[in-house]
Amino acid sequence: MHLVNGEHDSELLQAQAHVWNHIFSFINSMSLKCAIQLGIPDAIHYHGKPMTLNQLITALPVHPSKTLFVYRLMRILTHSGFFTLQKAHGKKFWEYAEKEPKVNHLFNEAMASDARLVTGVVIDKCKHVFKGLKSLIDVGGGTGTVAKAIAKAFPNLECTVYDLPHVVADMQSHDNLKYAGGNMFEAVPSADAVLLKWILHDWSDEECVKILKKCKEAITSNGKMGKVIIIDMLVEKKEGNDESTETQLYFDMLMMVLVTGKERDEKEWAKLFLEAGFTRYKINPILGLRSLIEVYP
Ligand SMILES: C[S@@+](CC[C@H](N)C(=O)[O-])C[C@H]1O[C@@H](n2cnc3c(N)ncnc32)[C@H](O)[C@@H]1O
Ligand SMILES: O=c1cc(-c2ccc(O)cc2)oc2c(O)c(O)ccc12
Repeated sequence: MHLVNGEHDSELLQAQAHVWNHIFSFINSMSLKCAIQLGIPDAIHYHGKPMTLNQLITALPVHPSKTLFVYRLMRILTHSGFFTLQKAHGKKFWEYAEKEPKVNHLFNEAMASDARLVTGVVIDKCKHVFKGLKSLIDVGGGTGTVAKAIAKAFPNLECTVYDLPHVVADMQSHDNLKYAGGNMFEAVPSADAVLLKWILHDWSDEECVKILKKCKEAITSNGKMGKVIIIDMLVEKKEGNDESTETQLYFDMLMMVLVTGKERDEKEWAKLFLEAGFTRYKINPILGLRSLIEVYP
């Protein structure tokens, strides 16, 4: 039996968002602290009337390479009601995880815990996504919770978990589940499909295009026409104080501070796909805040 099924899916996913909002609620106060240290309230006050984001950025002591972050900081502070709209790190995190076994273990456990919840729903609601596939690479698949469940549900599908060598070092391959260590910026093993769950939100647009191009090579080598399956957030602008929007804003800040990533709306996703050489995509909005997106060459 899956952890979630039928009518309970949306209730559980909603509860997950609620818990996340409690876990990450400190981001509200940290964002406010950051705004005060940058002098944002003073800058707006001295301006004397509503100001555009560009005017605000010009008034702040912010390095030009960081100006885009101000937009995201203002977005969460607007959402939390401190401002109103004026009808208005590369690899460091992963290197840290590699050097600190406790952090590595804790992080992989957090990922595995989410993966258990999500995979049940994906296998239940999106069987068609895996139909006809002979091989699948779970790029950045961590310790393999997702791939293990998919391999069990589809015994004729060869599943490979591909992650950094220190993540998969102690993992044992068995039956139709294999582990391989490597760097997705250098190469992605060939397969009918590549799964990217919670990968692209860790990376900037330029980095995502590089990863997607490697995935495209993997699914089109030897004349194949496979697909990339993405599980990630799709930011939607909803009116009011919607709890899901709040969670997405927290995650967006988390990605900005911890790694070099961001949460993206559909337009931003489509731009990445196009730049990486893909021609079409299909969004399956089955996972509450997140969606399963099939992307085709
Ligand atoms: C946010 S976790 C997602 C884990 C898993 N896909 C899930 O959703 O449970 C990102 C994963 O990407 C892996 N990763 C980071 N940089 C990588 C690289 N250059 N090549 C391969 N995997 C990488 C990390 O080790 C980590 O397991
Ligand atoms: O640092 C994180 C933390 C999480 C996280 C923590 C607790 C949960 O119940 C779920 C997720 O997720 C992250 C993530 O997806 C990522 O790509 C980088 C960092 C983190």
